Amino acid sequence: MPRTIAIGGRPVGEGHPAYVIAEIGLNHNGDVKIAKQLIDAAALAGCDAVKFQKRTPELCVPPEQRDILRETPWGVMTYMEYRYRVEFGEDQFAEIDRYCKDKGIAWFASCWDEPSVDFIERFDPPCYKMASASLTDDALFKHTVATGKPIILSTGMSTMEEIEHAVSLCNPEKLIILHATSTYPCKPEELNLRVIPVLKAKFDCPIGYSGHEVGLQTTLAAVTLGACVVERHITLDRAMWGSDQAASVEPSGFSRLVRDIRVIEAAMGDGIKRVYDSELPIRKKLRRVGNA
Ligand SMILES: C=C(OP(=O)(O)O)C(=O)O
Repeated sequence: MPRTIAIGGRPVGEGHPAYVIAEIGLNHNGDVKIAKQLIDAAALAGCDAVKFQKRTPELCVPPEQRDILRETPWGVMTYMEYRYRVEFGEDQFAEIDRYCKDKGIAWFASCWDEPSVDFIERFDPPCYKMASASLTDDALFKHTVATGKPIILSTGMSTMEEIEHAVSLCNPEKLIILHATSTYPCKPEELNLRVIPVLKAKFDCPIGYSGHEVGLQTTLAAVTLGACVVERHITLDRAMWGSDQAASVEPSGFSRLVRDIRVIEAAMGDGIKRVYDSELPIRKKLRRVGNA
């Protein structure tokens, strides 16, 4: 029996409803009011969790990119100034923590450096996400594993060997692996959803999907192929300013996504061929032979 992992008491794995994560990421554009609207939308859609990103800009922005000027909704600023502008601090995360608790929705973050893990750990999240970009960052991995929390590992832009190495650093009882392709938006031809069953056969842990495509059909296909976790970016409006907005899903789309995931889960059944009682009258009416 494949492993089940509890995230904040909610079992995740085969045989359980897919754990749906609305990735807020940086789509709040540094504004807690927008973050709260996104949390509202995720809760209304029936998502299990919202997710944020946390970085220490001076550790995550390479020196050669720091002074590059950038047009932003707040005027022209350096890339470093922009990174600080969109980064939530203690007060904002405390407000988000309270808000999510009120709404009854879990929250956690991908932490892109060690001090960010220590920062988020103060809020006692139910798990951590390791972004695809961090998959080869052994020091960050070990630091995150040391929290003892489950880890959701995304595998975009990674080779199977890199994934195997990252998995070797984890406690297998607390690991979920997400298939992903790291392009924004991702073309259907590069989603390679058949990797999901390959990961399921290879690793003894729940396998999920982190999608950056346009539309919902392919995410639903990922669930059909057995994804136990689904993560999509959420936005108030795909036309909003910000690099992830266009590859995100708006609130009405998120509601349809969760609704349709639940329909697919109900429809997948157990694979045992049977005649349903509800079929018997039709069988009696339509079969010429075999109705004795
Ligand atoms: C970028 C992230 O995730 P993914 O690699 O799944 O897109 C993230 O969680 O911060």
